[in-house]
Formats: sequence, structure tokens, C-alpha cells
Amino acid sequence: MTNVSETTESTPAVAENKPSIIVDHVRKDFLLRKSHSFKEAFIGWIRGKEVKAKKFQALDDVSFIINEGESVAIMGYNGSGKSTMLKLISGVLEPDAGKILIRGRLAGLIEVGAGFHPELSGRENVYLNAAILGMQKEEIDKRFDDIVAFSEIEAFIDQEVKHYSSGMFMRLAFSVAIHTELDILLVDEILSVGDAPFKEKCRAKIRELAGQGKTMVIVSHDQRMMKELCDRGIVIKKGKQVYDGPVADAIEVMQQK
Ligand SMILES: Nc1ncnc2c1ncn2[C@@H]1O[C@H](COP(=O)(O)OP(=O)(O)OP(=O)(O)O)[C@@H](O)[C@H]1O
Repeated sequence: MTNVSETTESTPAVAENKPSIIVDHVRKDFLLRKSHSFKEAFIGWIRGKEVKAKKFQALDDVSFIINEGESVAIMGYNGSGKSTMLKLISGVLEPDAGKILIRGRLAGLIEVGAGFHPELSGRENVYLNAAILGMQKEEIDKRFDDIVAFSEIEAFIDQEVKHYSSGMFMRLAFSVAIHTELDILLVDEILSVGDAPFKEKCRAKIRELAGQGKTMVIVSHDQRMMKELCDRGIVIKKGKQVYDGPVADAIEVMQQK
């Protein structure tokens, strides 16, 4: 990933809008493996044949610019490539073609709990994850109580997270991410996991962060939430970007066959 500041000179049209995220002609391929029995694989290996895999284009020539302070929903049906897009923006995946440019500190609520170590306690995981997200120990010490209070799992904070329910996991991961110093927040379906009161609390927090001028990219199937939190929607169908514009229109486009 490249820092935007190195490249804005070559993109004068967007310079005055202060882009946070530039996605420039991005393609992402995955390999679809054919399943082989151990015997088939062994015979193939003896004969010197490669195990064949078909290439599958999960994202095909996707381009957009998200400016500082914008809240954008990425929408599409199952398997359209939304999460892949977020993983590319977050740097978890690398594009096979094109460029992704990011300006600012980025926190991702993607694959929640992925950075959590099951054998460590909630407390230890808060420190571990906050450090991964770029916080210094003193900073984490200062925010620790707020992080735990937001998650509402005070009584279990010294328990190993392998004993947490998926909701408890998600609460703590969400809480750590939103208490870091961030400019860009990526949110992938996280709000569909929590119970109703926690969901509302998360929505309020996201609204608050948007109000502070943070850049948001949200992947969700919840139309109400997308309308409420985002002004703009980008629709992806089978890996191709088919619409970029006002969120209400994007929802209509998504629903068209
Ligand atoms: N690591 C991977 N290896 C192979 N294929 C993958 C991988 N990750 C995603 N895919 C494929 O890429 C396509 C897009 O997946 P992605 O998770 O981005 O979809 P999505 O739009 O987020 O779907 P959903 O709404 O179901 O979460 C799917 O066909 C999926 O099977």
C-alpha cells in the first residue's frame, strides 16, 4: 500500500478534496482448487502433474475515491466481493492489479476477534490488539477503563477469551478498535452480531465518529443502517462495480436483477 501524500500530485482532480482512500483499477483473483483425494494427489505427484486450480476474479477493475469525512457503504449480495474490498483497503490482502492508496490511521472491524489470542485473558487481548492497532502502552493504560466499560464485560475481563461468547468477543474487539486514534474506520457486518442494545450503542458511536469527521467504510446487508450512517453507496455485483452514488439509489440498484 502507498501513502496518498506521495501520489496526490499525479491525481490533481482530487487534490482539493483530501482523499482518504483511493482505489485505482483494482483486481483481485483467488484460486478455486479442485478437490482431490489423497490417492489422486499422490498419483499426480508421482506422475509429476500439477494439482490444477482455476483462477476466479473476485474483484474486477474497481475504482473509487473516498474523501476525508465521507461515510460510504459498500453493498452487494453474498459473494459479490465486499469483504474482499475491505480486506484490500485494510492491507490484509494485496491486489493482483491496480493500486490502493490510504492517507491516515486506519482501524478495521474486519474478521472480528481474528487478532484475539484464545489462551489470553480479555485484559491481555486488549493490550495486544491495541498495540497491533498502533497504541503505546501508556495510551492503552489511560483508555483501558473506557474500553472495558464500553464493552460491558467488566466481570469477565480477566477470563481467557476462549470462554467468551461470540457476542462478548465482538464487543471487546469493537471497543478496542473505536478507542484507538483513528482517521478511517472500516466496519464489516459487525453490527449484525450484537444484541439490540449493544447494536444501538455501536450505531451511536459510529455516528459520533462520523460527526468528528472520521472516514467510514461500512459493509452491511442492513439497509436501514446503511441509509442512516452513509450518504454514499458503492454497489458491487459479481466482483464488478456497477454503481457509485447516493445511498438510497445504490440500494435500488442493488435490488435490480
Ligand atoms: N481467501 C479466499 N480464497 C478463495 N476465494 C475467496 C477467498 N476470499 C473470498 N473468496 C471468494 O471471493 C468471492 C467474494 O467473497 P467476499 O467475502 O468478498 O464476498 P462478500 O460480498 O463479502 O459476501 P457476503 O455478503 O456473503 O459476506 C466469493 O466467491 C468468495 O468465495
